[in-house]
Amino acid sequence: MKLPLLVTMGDPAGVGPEIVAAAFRRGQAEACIAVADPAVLRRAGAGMLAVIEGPADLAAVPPGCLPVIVPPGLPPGLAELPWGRVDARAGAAAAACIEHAVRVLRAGEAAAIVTAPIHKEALAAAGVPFPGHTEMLQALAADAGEPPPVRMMLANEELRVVLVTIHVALREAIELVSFERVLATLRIAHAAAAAWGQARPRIAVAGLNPHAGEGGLFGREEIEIIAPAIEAARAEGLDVAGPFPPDTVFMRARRGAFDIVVAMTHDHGLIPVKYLGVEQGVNVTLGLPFVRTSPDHGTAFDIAGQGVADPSSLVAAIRWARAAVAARG
Ligand SMILES: NC(=O)c1ccc[n+]([C@@H]2O[C@H](COP(=O)([O-])OP(=O)(O)OC[C@H]3O[C@@H](n4cnc5c(N)ncnc54)[C@H](O)[C@@H]3O)[C@@H](O)[C@H]2O)c1
Ligand SMILES: N[C@H](C(=O)O)[C@H](O)COP(=O)(O)O
Repeated sequence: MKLPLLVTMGDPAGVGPEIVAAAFRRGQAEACIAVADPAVLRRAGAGMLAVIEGPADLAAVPPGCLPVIVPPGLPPGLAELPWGRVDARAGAAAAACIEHAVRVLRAGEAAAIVTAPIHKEALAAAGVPFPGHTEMLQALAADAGEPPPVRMMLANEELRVVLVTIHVALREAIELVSFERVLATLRIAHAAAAAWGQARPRIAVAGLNPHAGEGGLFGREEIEIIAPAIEAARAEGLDVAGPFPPDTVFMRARRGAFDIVVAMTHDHGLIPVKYLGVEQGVNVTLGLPFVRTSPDHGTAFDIAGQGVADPSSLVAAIRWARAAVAARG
């Protein structure tokens, strides 16, 4: 039996519930189950819902109904929260959906998780000790042992970008750029490409400093940290080049010179991807023992509740998750 995908609703005050509802309404979320508060989905424009206990009940869901699993511990009154505002109850609800989805997935009842956007301030207000999905899923995947090394990738039709550091202040991110972290990122990026059929992807590494340090004139991280990590990856047989100036390497990748760009910080890597438009971008967590994808946009509080949010990136994330599950066999 083909296992379903679990789609978490995200922050109830953001566009997450409405893009989930829209994807189902348009028939673009086949064999998916929402993990959500039904009242939140109704307010977001969902049609008929079928609340089920778990994926085993999916076969009994009438055609045209959106199947929903309701996680335990949802705060009451979520559908009355104002749109577009940070609220601890919304953060707690978003976290409860993610935790429950992982529980169901790890019980072997689902194939992958697709997460609608959460608001990081709401998550923090709820006391959740993780900045975003990536860190939370990493912790949930740890079981009793060490958390697996994971990396964030954002991908669209033209670029695939993997990040060395993510949700920390820029000063801290610079401190976190180490030989080990860069090398681990290269190994994770290399291994991930098997999911889209590339056994030996051409990986470009963007530097940290302007012009990749300009031979040490504008910083020495390229010479002392990044180039040695590239050398070590090459010695392992990986096809890695760089460090290249961060302001031009994405243009070269987009023209086809590389399959993946590794970037040192969140904004070095994500600005080029998001500048191309949030419609087709997908956020993929690499290194997890399961498949997790997400749209490349956030909660869009400025338009939440207006019914104008574009579900395309969520649909692309669903498509990516299916392909990744199929590639894992
Ligand atoms: N996957 C995730 O959970 C995820 C991803 C990115 C950002 N975030 C979080 O979301 C919150 C808000 O982030 P932000 O304001 O920087 O970025 P955002 O992506 O929410 O919004 C940026 C702009 O893009 C527009 N936009 C976003 N999604 C859209 C859609 N589906 N259709 C039409 N327009 C859309 C918004 O209206 C806004 O003008 C932050 O807390 C951030 O950390 C979460
Ligand atoms: N850094 C991501 C982005 O800008 O698209 C976003 O914050 C989502 O992160 P998580 O997948 O860890 O929630």
